[in-house]
Amino acid sequence: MALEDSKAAFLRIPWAAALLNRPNVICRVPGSRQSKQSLEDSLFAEILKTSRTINSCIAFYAKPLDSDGNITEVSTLMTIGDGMNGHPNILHGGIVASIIDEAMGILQSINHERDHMTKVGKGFAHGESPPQAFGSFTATLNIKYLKPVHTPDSLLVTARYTKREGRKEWIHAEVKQHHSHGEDDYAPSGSAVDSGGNSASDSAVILLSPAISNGPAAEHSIQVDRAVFGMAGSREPTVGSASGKKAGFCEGEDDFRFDSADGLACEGEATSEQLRPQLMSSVDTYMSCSVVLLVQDRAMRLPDRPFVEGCVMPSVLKAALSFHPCSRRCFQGEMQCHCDALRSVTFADAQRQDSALGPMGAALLRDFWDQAGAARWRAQGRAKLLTCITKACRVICRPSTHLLQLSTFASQYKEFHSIAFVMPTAARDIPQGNGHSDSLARTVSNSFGTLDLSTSPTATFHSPLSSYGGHQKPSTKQLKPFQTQDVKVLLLENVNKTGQDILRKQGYRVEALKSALPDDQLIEKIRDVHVIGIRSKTQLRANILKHAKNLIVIGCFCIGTNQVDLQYAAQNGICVFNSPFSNSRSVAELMIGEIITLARQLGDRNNELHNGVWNKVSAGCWEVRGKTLGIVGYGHVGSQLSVMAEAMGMKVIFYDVVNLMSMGVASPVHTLEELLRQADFVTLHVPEIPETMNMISTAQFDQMKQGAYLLNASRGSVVDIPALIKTMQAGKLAGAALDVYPNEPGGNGEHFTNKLNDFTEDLRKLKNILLTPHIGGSTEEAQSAIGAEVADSLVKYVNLGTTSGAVNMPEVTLRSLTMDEPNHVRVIYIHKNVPGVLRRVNEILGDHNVDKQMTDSRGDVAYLMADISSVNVSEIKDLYQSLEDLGSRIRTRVLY
Ligand SMILES: NC(=O)C1=CN([C@@H]2O[C@H](COP(=O)(O)OP(=O)(O)OC[C@H]3O[C@@H](n4cnc5c(N)ncnc54)[C@H](O)[C@@H]3O)[C@@H](O)[C@H]2O)C=CC1
Ligand SMILES: O=C(O)C(=O)COP(=O)(O)O
Repeated sequence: MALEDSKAAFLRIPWAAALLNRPNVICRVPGSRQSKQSLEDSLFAEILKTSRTINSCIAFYAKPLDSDGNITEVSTLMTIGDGMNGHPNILHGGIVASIIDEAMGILQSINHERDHMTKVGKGFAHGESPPQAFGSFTATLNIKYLKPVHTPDSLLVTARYTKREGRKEWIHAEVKQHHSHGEDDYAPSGSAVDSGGNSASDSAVILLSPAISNGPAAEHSIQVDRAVFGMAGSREPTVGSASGKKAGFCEGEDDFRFDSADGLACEGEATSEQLRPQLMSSVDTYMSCSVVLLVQDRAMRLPDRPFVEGCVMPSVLKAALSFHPCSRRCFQGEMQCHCDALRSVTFADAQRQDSALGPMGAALLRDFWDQAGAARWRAQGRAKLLTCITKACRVICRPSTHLLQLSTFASQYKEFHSIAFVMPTAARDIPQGNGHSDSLARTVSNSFGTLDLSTSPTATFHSPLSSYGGHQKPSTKQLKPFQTQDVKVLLLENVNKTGQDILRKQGYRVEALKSALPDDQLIEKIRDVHVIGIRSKTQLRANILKHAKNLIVIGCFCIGTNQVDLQYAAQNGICVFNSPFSNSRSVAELMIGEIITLARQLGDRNNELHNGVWNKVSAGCWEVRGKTLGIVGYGHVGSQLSVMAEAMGMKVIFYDVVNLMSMGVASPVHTLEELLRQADFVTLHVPEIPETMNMISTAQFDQMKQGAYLLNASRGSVVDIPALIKTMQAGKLAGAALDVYPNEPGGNGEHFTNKLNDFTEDLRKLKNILLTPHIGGSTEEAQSAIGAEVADSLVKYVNLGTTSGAVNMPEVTLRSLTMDEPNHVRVIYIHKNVPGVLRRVNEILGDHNVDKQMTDSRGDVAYLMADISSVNVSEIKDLYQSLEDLGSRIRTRVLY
């Protein structure tokens, strides 16, 4: 695009022109992130330099004018330029995510400069703003965005962003595309469903707005042509407006407002019955919109409002969905999406909701919310939010690349408290089993079909939902990195057979050993394997990993990942997976057993009788009913334990560094000391991190009650065991249970001596102390579930390059390629997260047709995945080599 054309393109847009002419407007361009005073020069020069839309996204904002340096005005991202496939004005789905990400960077930059200007204003600083340390901002920036206007031949992205405590707190992003172009669009013209890259649409509007109520009344200006939005959970009144031809816009339970002539308007507390007619009247809008994405704010934070906690827009949505053609799927999606929030919904709540759903929805809900179902969902309640989002999008919106992109994008913003509800509405996107092959199906591997819904939320997403046409024949193309029999897998520490079988079924060469290996043997073995599976004993530090030249992925068949140098692995392109909660229940149950065992001194009585000694005593033996259990670390294990302990009549208090919702009537306390002073039993369920090293030592024992008990099933480093021994010898504690130790043997045998840890003999001599060999997670159920979950992650990573659930890499996923795409290859490029890489990569990929692309970063490592078409096998080598030659390269993989 010539400079003049580019300029003209911007100036044709009235609001852009108005902006450009404002004296106090600053323009930023990606990459440079520098303030540019000479607006036009920088703006157009930058556009000229780039050939990809992603690089011609521009942010404007108005310089602060008031003395406080507040930026209260505009931040708008606009992009005009070449689309991915040479179509001007068409934005590749994957690029949308990149642009939004870029927007985040830009807005961070604005924030930074705002701080600097404030300092300048106060005389604390002068000159240009210094280099920025992203991620360290503490101020909250409210940026109102321009009212998006219809800008033909352009794509408009607006983004809102605030930051608090250095974390991305919320983002509102809106993406509009106008006009459908293109011979090679895969989606039907006029549909927003982007089946692979390049369709544009006249109705795709995607709104994410999870924390709209976090501050004083926020403003929305939303122009929609055909879309329905919903938000729930707003506490503070939110001013909303929508305009457009046909639009529905609903806000939280308690503040529905709508200013559109054609739209849906609700005031105050609206019931589903009240809403139904209004929804019916906007049914055209509803049915024709392509995407409805609803995000609930703070679902888990509103304990006084269980109704809200259970559902996104319960009344609105359920009424709406009950007449929507996709409702069955939607309901299922909603259930899945809301496993996180559901835990606080009582069965009675669920039943009450049934009445609003119509017969089909009610039946479905009952399925999910029977007593067992409720327990199951609650058990899974700690499922990571982002996993939910990703999975929900994948299951429900698999035809929509946009949403897949967004799901990953959303996953960056950990502050999303609850779940996106996503609904594709174009019926043709979801074949109804009419023999038409579902070229978009996501069956990635045979191994996933065997998983059952109940063990892990992950599994639910591996198993196609029945309503999703599991009977349809997927024509998914199995990508292969290389001959699968060449994929070498080393499994250590007796990884469960379920996991082994999944890997073997893929044709991988699997060697499974029962125990961990000493370092020298490990180094030898790890040299040529592509995949390694370990449990908690195998230490994979840099000194070992540096020998693993072929290693692409590590599977921790356990929860803890402290045994792996995650950063080193990421920086060397090695992805790490674990199983976040499949053994949590087993650990919690062990704790229950131990609490009673300690209270009744069962360990000692049992030993005595084994030695022939009858010793019937009641002194110092207690019921646990009414006693206080103090849980340190209220995560997956801690919260499970909380529920069970209350069922035994214990009073539960907990301490966690994160503000978490209580289970049952458990109460959070503000400090560890507070917990230690109150608790009769103290259990530790924190990860091994620097902050938790020896977190229970002499000072903490001093704070504990006389005659209290300590239980540790987290990591051996968390308790100062010599100090524990002294405390017990002094008679301060009545008992203790340890499942974990600073040093643990790699295999079974007579290892529990002072050679292992020099305090072992003293420990063994103590009275009423339960010593177990790290068996918290050692149950058949847990090991089998972990085996399946981690093996599946490994297969998906090896075969498809998807990183969902990775603990050290950004989570990136793309739908599978299909048999209709024989000349497609998938390029995976793990690279250093530095400016300019995407441009160079896209230059290389740009010789081919880039079908879809997604990229994301985590710390200083970024992960890019792209499917490109029309590639001859003979070209792959060159492609690979060109990417390898880039300075930013960490690892390149090409799957075909
Ligand atoms: N004994 C065994 O066989 C098993 C041991 N584990 C260990 O238990 C640990 C906990 O497991 P999950 O509950 O699944 O982990 P989780 O990650 O779900 O929960 C850990 C909780 O600890 C909190 N936390 C972190 N630092 C803290 C601090 N300084 N003070 C208070 N709270 C803090 C976190 O905010 C989080 O809520 C794991 O990291 C693992 O090391 C896990 C499974 C089996
Ligand atoms: O899952 C964990 O973190 C555990 O501590 C259990 O480890 P394991 O698989 O029994 O070696």
